[in-house]
Amino acid sequence: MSLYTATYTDLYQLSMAQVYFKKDRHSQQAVFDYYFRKNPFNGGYTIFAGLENVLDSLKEFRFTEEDLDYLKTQNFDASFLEYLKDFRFRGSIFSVLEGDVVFPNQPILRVEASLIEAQLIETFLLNMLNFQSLIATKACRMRYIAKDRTLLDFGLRRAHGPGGYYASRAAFIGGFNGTSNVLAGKNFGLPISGTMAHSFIQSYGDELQAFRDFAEHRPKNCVLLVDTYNTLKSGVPNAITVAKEMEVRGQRLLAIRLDSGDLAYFAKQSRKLLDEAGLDYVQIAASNQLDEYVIKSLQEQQAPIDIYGVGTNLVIGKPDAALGGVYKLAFYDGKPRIKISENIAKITMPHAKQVYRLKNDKGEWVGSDAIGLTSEGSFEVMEHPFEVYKSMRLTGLQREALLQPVMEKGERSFATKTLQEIADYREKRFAQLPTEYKRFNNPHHYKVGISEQLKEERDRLIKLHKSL
Ligand SMILES: Nc1ncnc2c1ncn2[C@@H]1O[C@H](COP(=O)(O)OP(=O)(O)OP(=O)(O)O)[C@@H](O)[C@H]1O
Ligand SMILES: O=P(O)(O)OC[C@H]1O[C@H](OP(=O)(O)OP(=O)(O)O)[C@H](O)[C@@H]1O
Ligand SMILES: O=C(O)c1cccnc1
Repeated sequence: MSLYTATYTDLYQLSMAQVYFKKDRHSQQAVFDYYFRKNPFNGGYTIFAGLENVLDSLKEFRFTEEDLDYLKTQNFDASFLEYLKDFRFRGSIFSVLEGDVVFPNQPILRVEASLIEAQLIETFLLNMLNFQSLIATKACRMRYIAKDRTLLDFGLRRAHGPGGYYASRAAFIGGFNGTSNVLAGKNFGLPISGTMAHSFIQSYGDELQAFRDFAEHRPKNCVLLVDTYNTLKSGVPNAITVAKEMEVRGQRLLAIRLDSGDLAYFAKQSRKLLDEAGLDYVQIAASNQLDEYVIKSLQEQQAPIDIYGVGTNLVIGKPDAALGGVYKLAFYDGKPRIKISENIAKITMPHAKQVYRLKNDKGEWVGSDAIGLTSEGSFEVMEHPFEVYKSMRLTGLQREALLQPVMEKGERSFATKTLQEIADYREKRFAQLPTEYKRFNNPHHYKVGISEQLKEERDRLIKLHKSL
């Protein structure tokens, strides 16, 4: 499913586009970079997600008759609206592949298109990439700490409106095993799974009968929620009774779910009761405001929890709630462009650029990426972007160019990836990131440097603008 209409944008994009058109500035070529300045969650990395949806939707990115009728009521010029009738994105996109591990202040995606086309896709592109990258990163943090336990997304009810749809997709990329979100399952090919709510048991009053009826009609992957009345005195014993009845029918209860109280204590006690009843195959699921820190604590307490169901904290990207990715002009009409700022970290990088992941002779990541101009050949020294005396020789290191052509002249230039392929790629790339960047507290800082030529160009433009 893609968002077909080009009015999924901010008004200022259209206001600027109209001026570009009227002043005949719209068709000159421009280069924009997508990047962010800080990893979410005070972490050491970010997982890049949302690219497939961007490429999919750009094919359909157009103004409908109704869009144009609406814009007419907003005082847009008739000749501009006429132009928008045939508006299509016919530019090129170079991007890091979806699922890769990325870092602050490096271009993750580069758009090369006419100024008006590059401008009009900005809001949609940021909306898609910022949100999914945030959620994929949150999910990856939980996957890292949960090791081989099952992680399920239960977040749709707590998500920021329809954002929950894409959150489920991003969670899978980040390492979740499945989702309770049926629409995301249907449209993205995600495994769906789920248990039961307290209301089901409450509606019976009789917990045992509720479990029996549920097991009768959903014997496959059946999970019984055991904390409605009294977890250890009624929930678990009733689940054991039903599990035994299922055995007689040649079926197996998959799991029980704990949703309140001290999850480590209840998991340990429940495990004991299940094992004593000969039900060591029945797994234990837990939910209730989980996040990577609670999961870490539960793992440290050796809570015998096999399945974690995570809602709110995953799908709203708590506590960050947004990734501040930006989209900045780097080149237009044959000239490099720069944005100056009092805050040196906010000065943009001019020109079309490539990013290289640096590896040792064994192909292992060394903890640095280097940004160079696409127009320059191989460079041997990487400079710190802001600090004068910090630089690193690149001699002997392998370089992997991260920005790949993914769209050329409005057409996709690489095959559609399934979500499973993207998730597998995330797993493979994340495995290559050394552990010091993965810890939650004070993760190691991954270095992103720039070539001497890029630095000279940036500093030349800063001086040029200061002298004006
Ligand atoms: N053993 C544990 N170690 C660490 N955190 C836990 C443990 N057990 C539960 N938690 C987490 O502590 C938080 C609060 O748990 P608490 O039992 O107070 O839940 P609650 O929402 O008040 O639920 P209820 O009143 O339904 O028991 C939740 O995020 C929960 O996941
Ligand atoms: O805590 P979260 O990480 O957001 O996970 C989702 C929560 O949503 C459900 O509770 P809810 O009270 O909405 O419904 P229920 O009656 O099914 O428990 C579920 O039982 C989880 O506790
Ligand atoms: O299937 C579940 O157990 C579930 C689904 C959504 C939210 N909470 C729980």
